[in-house]
Parts: sequence; structure tokens; C-alpha cells
Amino acid sequence: MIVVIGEILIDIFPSYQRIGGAPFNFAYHLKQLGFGVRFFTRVGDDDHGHRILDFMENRGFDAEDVQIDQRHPTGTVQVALDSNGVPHFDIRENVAYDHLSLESAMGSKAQDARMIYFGSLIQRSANGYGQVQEFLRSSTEQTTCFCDINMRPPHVNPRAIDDSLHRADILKVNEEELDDIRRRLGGPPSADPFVSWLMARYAISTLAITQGSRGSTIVSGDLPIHHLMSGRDDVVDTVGAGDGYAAILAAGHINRIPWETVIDQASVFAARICRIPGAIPDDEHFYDQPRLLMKGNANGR
Ligand SMILES: OC[C@H]1O[C@](O)(CO)[C@@H](O)[C@@H]1O
Repeated sequence: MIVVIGEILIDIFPSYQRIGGAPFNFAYHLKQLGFGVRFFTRVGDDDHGHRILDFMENRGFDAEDVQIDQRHPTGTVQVALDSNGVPHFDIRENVAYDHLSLESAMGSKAQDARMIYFGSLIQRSANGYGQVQEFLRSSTEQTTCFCDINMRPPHVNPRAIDDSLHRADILKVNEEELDDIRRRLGGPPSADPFVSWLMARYAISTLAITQGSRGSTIVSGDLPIHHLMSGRDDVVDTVGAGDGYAAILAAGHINRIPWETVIDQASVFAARICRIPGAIPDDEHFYDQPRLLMKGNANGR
């Protein structure tokens, strides 16, 4: 079982609306790939919240894991796109997910999950920070903690970043986020020594760095593995590309697929997410190929 905690929200683009939020996007992909997933989140008792609940129930999520907040609205984000489809997010504050309670998750078997995914946006509020960190503290040693730092200034809580890095076994960041972390922490000024320093300081076993249309790098063990892209074509928007990448990374880790294969598949999947509006596809056949490719491998790691 993979346990995902965090926000779900409505991405409001200039001419369409999509369900989003990095934890939800991640959870959705893994569920479609055939993994057992529980997703703990919170929505408002409003039209957006009802739409989200209907959607999740239709796609087989457990509605009991979705709290309904009577006082705060469902999270929304205004998304503006530049000419390359790269988003600028204007994220509404004090919404339902900021008031998530993980009490029911802590009272269940969720701490025994094989993997827990968490991010940093939900930790912008004192409540979200406290809940996430308490949940992580109560997890067992066997659980892999997958942390996706989503720096969305000004929605950044520096203490949450530091604590989250301490909890992370697998860390996924983009290159701007890595720079931001470097500025906050100090450490070696150049890229490779900083990565080694960061991984040693926080006992991170695997670090993935996405570099937009230029590719990505996975560092796990001694050698970094690079994947170079030859640019992206047909981009609608890049919203959720990193979340798709993270989902394939998690699937590859769980099924012990060699990182060389994982990085290729994660890159292909992220590029496909860029060709659809928003972060998750409508077409259920979207997952046919990755579902086959990400099924364990006898020659795996
Ligand atoms: O963090 C806010 C934004 O990030 C995303 O999750 C994509 O990674 C969007 O769906 C959301 O609006």
C-alpha cells in the first residue's frame, strides 16, 4: 500500500478547470498504474469539493479518506501559462486542505505502508506542518518516505523544508527548487558537491532532479544517471509533469526496476503529461503502456 497525504485542488486555467494538487496527481497516476493507494486529503462542502468527491469515488478512491470541511472552501489555484506552457500559480490560502487532520490515518494501518508520499505545500500552515510531521514520525522503519518538495513561494515554511529533508528517503525536486534549497542551507556552492553534501547530511538514498525540457538526473548510489531530452514538442501546459515523473520514480522503486529504465520511462511519461491540459489525463488508455513497462523486472536492481 502506498499512502499519500496532502492537497487536492482545482486548477483554474484561463479557459478550463482541472483537478490537481501534486499529491493527488501522484496518487492518481499510481492508482491507474495498478498500485494500492490510499489518499488522505480534505475538501470544502462546495461545488468544487462535490465534483472532486464524485471524481474520486468513480476512480476507486476510498471516500472515507477524504474529509469534508464545513468552514473552509476547497483549494483553488489560478494558473497562468507563458508562451511555453510553463505555469505561474496563484494559490488560494486558508482552504480546506490547510485544515487536514491525519488522526484517522494515524489510527489505521497507514503507518505500515510500504511508501508514504508527502510534499511541502500542505506544510505552509501550522496545522499541515504539524500533522504531516507527526504522521511521518509515527511511521515504521520499513516505510520508504517519498518527499516531493514543491516550492511555491511565498507558500514556503523553512522549518518544514528542513524537517521534510530529514524524513526523506527519496527526494524529488526540480532544479530551481534545488537552487532554492542550496541558498537556504549553504553547503558547497557548485552543483555536484552540493548534491553529495545534501544527500549525506539528510541521509537521502535517492535524489531525482528534473530540469524541464533539458532532461533529468537520478542520483542513487555512486553514479548519477542523466537523461537528456531533445526538447518537448506539442506542449499544452507543463502542469503536473513533475508529479507524473515522481509517480514513475515511485513505481520503479517499488518494483525494483533499474534506474536507467526508470529515468527513461519517467521522462517519457512527463512529456506526455505536457501534451494534455492540466495534470491528469481523461483517457484511461493513457496508462496502458506505462502499466506494462512498470511491472517489475526479473533482472531488476
Ligand atoms: O502547487 C500547486 C500546483 O502544483 C500542481 O500540483 C502541479 O504540480 C498543480 O496541480 C497545482 O495547482
